[in-house]
Amino acid sequence: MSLCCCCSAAARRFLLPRLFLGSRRRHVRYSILHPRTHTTAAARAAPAATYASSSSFSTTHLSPSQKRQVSLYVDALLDWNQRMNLTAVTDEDEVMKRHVDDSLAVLPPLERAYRDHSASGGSDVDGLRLIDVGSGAGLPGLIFAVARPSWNFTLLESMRKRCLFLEHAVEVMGLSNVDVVCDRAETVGQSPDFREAFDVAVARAVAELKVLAEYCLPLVRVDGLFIAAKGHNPHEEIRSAKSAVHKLGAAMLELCDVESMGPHGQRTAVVYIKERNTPKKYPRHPGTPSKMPL
Ligand SMILES: C[S@@+](CC[C@H](N)C(=O)[O-])C[C@H]1O[C@@H](n2cnc3c(N)ncnc32)[C@H](O)[C@@H]1O
Repeated sequence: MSLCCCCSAAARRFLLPRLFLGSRRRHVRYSILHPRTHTTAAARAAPAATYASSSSFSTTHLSPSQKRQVSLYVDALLDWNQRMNLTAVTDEDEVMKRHVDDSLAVLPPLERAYRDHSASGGSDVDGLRLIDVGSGAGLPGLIFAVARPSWNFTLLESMRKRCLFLEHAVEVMGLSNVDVVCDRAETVGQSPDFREAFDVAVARAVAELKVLAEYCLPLVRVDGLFIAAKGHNPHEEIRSAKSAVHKLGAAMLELCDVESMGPHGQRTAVVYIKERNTPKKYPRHPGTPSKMPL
C-alpha cells in the first residue's frame, strides 16, 4: 500500500520513530492513506503522531461484572449453537479467543479514529450510536455493548432465528443499551428512522467491502465512520471498493492492524469516513448490492 508524498513525509517525521518505542505500541502499525479526509476541526488539529497511540484491548481489561456478562454470553451461544447454526467454533476457550477477544481488539482503532475524526469537541464518545450490520451471533456488537455501557447499540440481522438468539442473549446478559433489529440492511437504509442515524457502522465477516459499503454507509451520519473488520490482506478488496465508497459519499481514512490473529493471520480494520450525504438511490433493493456490486 503506497503512501502519498505528504503522508510519507509525515510518517517519516512522526510515525516511524514511534513504532520502535515501548512494547505496548510496538505491535500497532498504521498506514495513513487519505489525509484529505480530515474534515472535522478535530481531525485538522490532529498531528500524524496520534496514529501510533492506540493500545490493545481484550477480556483481561474488563471488570469482574463485565467478565460475568461475557461468560453468560458464551454459555448462551454454546447452548443455542446445539440447536441452530450460530458458529463453527464449539470450544469455550476458542470462542473467547476467536470471537470475544477478536471483537474487542477492534475497539482501540475504532475509538481512536472516532475521537480524531468524528467526535464533537474531539474527545466525547459517551452516547455514541453504533450499528453492527449482519451481527449474526452478536459479533462484534454485543461484545462491544458489554465493554462500552455508555454507548447505544443496534444489532441488525436479517435471519429471524439469529435475532431470537440475540434477544435472548441481551436479556440474560442484562444489557440495557442494545436494540435488536431483524431486517435487511438494504431495507433499513431507506427508512427515515435509521438512515444516517448512526455515528459508526461496523461489520465483521458479512460481505466484501464494496457490498458492505452499500449496506453500511447509508446508515452513517456525515462525519461518522464505517469500520469493516477484515483479514490480513484486504488490499484488493479496498481497491475494488474505491469507486463504490466514493458514490456512497465516503472516503477511506486508514487501514489498521488490530491486535488479534484470524485463522489466516493478522487481522485488520478498514476505516472509512462519511464526507457527504449518500444519494437517495442507495442502498438499492434487497439482494441487488450483492448481485450487482457498485
Ligand atoms: C457470516 S455471518 C457473520 C456474523 C457476525 N458478524 C460474525 O462476525 O460472526 C453474516 C451475517 O450477516 C447477515 N446478513 C447478511 N446479509 C445481510 C443483510 N443484507 N442485512 C442484514 N444482515 C445480513 C447474515 O444473516 C449472517 O447472520
